[in-house]
Amino acid sequence: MNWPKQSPHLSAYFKSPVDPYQIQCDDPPKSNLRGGLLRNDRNNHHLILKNPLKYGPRSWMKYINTPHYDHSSQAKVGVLITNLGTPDEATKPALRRYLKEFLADPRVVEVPRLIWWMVLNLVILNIRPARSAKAYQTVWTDEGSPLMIHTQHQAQALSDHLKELGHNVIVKYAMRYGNPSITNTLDEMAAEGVQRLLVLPLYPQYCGATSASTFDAIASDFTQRRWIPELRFVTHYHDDAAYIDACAEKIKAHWEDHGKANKLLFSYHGIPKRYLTNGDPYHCECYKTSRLIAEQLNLDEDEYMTTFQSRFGREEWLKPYTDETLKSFPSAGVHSVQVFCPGFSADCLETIEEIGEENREYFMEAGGKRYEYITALNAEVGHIHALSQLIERNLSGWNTKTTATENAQQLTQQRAKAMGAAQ
Ligand SMILES: C=CC1=C(C)c2cc3[nH]c(cc4nc(cc5[nH]c(cc1n2)c(C)c5CCC(=O)O)C(CCC(=O)O)=C4C)c(C)c3C=C
Ligand SMILES: [Fe+2]
Ligand SMILES: [Fe+2]
Repeated sequence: MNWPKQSPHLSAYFKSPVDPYQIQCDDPPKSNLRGGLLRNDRNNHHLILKNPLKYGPRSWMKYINTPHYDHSSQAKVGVLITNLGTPDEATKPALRRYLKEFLADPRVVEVPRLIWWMVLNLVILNIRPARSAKAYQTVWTDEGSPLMIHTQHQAQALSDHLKELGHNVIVKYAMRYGNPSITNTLDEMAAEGVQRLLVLPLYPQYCGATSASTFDAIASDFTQRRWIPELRFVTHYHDDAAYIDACAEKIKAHWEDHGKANKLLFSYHGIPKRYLTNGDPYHCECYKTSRLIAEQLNLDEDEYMTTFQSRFGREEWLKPYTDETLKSFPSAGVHSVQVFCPGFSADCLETIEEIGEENREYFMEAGGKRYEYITALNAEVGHIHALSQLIERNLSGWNTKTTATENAQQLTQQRAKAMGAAQ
């Protein structure tokens, strides 16, 4: 029987007498490839699935198919930075949507599901959205939520800097809760041909509630995809030299403009103490970050302190608490304080309002004289350079510096060499 010459996939599929492996799957485009029973792109060795229902946001198909399958193209590398997420607007309904998604995550609130479902839906979501909306209104800008704006700027600055360094990568950002969602952003990256993905959650200190939760979201997204990209995931960078350096330089620059205070307070987002006793390394990583920054700044142990902010609910969270510490400072003779939040890679509600406003009031009302909040690293050059180094290290071996043409040339040379050796 004379079967038409087909792509290796199709010939294997239809049990063609043509040796399915006579054309190597990795081969560059060959002119003898012709359409089979399914459409097989004649030049580019594409397998194009024509049914648009099979690709797109969660259709009736179990797996999202790959829209564009091209052996000869270079595997594109994507860098996805993520942060926690923020409401779409500073309004009660938007806060309700955001908090519902965020607080339903079992990584965030580790309480038996049925009990928590009732507390969340019957109590918290009836009270908190209005209160939080008011707080968000105090930090909201014309362009939107500060966390969103800083994250957008970080992604753009990283994309520009990595390009300057000669890397051919697609940089995007996503939020763990709310928008732009991880799934939509991964859809965009897949559509742009990303086959190698580096995920960098912008949480320097590992915590199950943040870093692992982001991994869960990526893993859960992958359960829906036919062709998952090669994955690298940064779980933490709390002691990364460039990150420590960026924090220390930021504080030094503040000292140059304003001078030093009695005390430098490193305030981190808190978590329930139970998570620490159950083995979460977050607490230790926060302390290590503080120590390394302090060493870089030549600070003695009594010149700085580590505290935890943003408590939620009634159980004990990591101590010492930032607010209680600041209230106690003046009576202990500490009248001037500078607060820096190394765990927040971008300014957000928890830094601008809670540290910049609320805790300032506590300190001043308790008799404090001078209170300064040192802003987060945001999209500042030092931060972008530090993150770029971290990204570069994690991209190693992924060949981001060669173009598609250079890659095709390299491939041809390797084949010619291999054929020469075989003869
Ligand atoms: C309910 C428990 C919470 C845990 C555990 C928690 C851990 C945690 N969070 C961050 C970073 C951020 N949290 C932010 C806001 C925020 N956090 C919680 C609760 C928990 N966080 C709530 C309810 C909120 C919403 C604000 C409010 O209603 O009070 C933010 C700011 C987001 C923004 O839009 O600006 C960040 C960032 C970390 C790093 C962390 C554990 C280490
Ligand atoms: Fe939080
Ligand atoms: Fe510890």
